[in-house]
Amino acid sequence: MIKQTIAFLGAGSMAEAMISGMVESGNIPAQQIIVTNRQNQDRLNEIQNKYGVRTVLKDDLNYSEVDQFILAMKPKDIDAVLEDLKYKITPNQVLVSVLAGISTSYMEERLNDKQQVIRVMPNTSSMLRESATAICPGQYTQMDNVIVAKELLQSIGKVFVIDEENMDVFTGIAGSGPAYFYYLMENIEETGNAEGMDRETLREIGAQTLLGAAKMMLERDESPTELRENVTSPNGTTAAGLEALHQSGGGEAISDAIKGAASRSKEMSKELEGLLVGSK
Ligand SMILES: NC(=O)C1=CN([C@@H]2O[C@H](COP(=O)(O)OP(=O)(O)OC[C@H]3O[C@@H](n4cnc5c(N)ncnc54)[C@H](O)[C@@H]3O)[C@@H](O)[C@H]2O)C=CC1
Ligand SMILES: O=C(O)[C@@H]1CCC=N1
Repeated sequence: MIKQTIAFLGAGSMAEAMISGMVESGNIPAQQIIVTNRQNQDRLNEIQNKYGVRTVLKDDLNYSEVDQFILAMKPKDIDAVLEDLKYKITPNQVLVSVLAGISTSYMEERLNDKQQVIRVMPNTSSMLRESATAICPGQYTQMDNVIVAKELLQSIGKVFVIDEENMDVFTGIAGSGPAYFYYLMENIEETGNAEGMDRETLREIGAQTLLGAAKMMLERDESPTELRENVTSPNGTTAAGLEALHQSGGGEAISDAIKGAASRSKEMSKELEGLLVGSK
């Protein structure tokens, strides 16, 4: 059971997905989770009623009782938040950021000397405790705090400790990834519906097909290539489907999506530093 007190700064969709998973896991008592935002009291009431966590507007937060702050606002708000936190926190406290594109050094440079920070990239499947989450600590972060953060994040799915240089591509794969699969599902639904099937059934069929494939990947010791080949009979339907996918640039499209998201992640902190034109 996690003994530290956690405060979310930001109560949007990512924060809610994490809060839901954490509370559901039972690994941390709901009363040890404090959720804040700047001014939307209705949103805080909603979160408190749903999950039984404590909520407070950020200006009323007792900063000294918090062990780990989870930064969950939009990247554009990071400078104001760090400037504010600098005067309110001590080196014993840890900042865990889920913000896309914001590096540990970006945060360290704007905080007090040797502040402990951790960069994390979860995804919205945290809601059901099925996130694929990356974690990379800053240079001053104590190992015992990394372990607690990891334990906390394990309550919302699988955790991968990775080098920071891979954080952008991880974001392109797993942080943004759920959206690619939802997009795929939207197109499955559209196509099946145009052929006369009803959308509700199609949604279930698409999801079950994706779930089955994901489970095969996780539970069988076979590569995606082997699994794909097992579906593909010579001159059969799958071969025809894959050929059409190939002709339409399917593989390239997936690769471009990941590269596009990763490159946007890289760009974001540069934008904030004013190194790119048309920033913020
Ligand atoms: N939505 C997603 O799938 C994922 C989002 N992220 C990251 O999570 C962060 C939040 O994303 P969303 O939840 O989608 O955004 P959102 O716009 O839904 O939520 C942002 C929240 O931050 C609050 N906020 C802004 N400034 C604040 C401050 N100074 N103190 C306290 N609260 C403050 C806002 O009131 C709002 O509640 C982003 O930085 C994003 O990069 C990371 C992984 C996945
Ligand atoms: O779209 C975004 O910027 C955020 C980060 C990863 C997923 N959503």
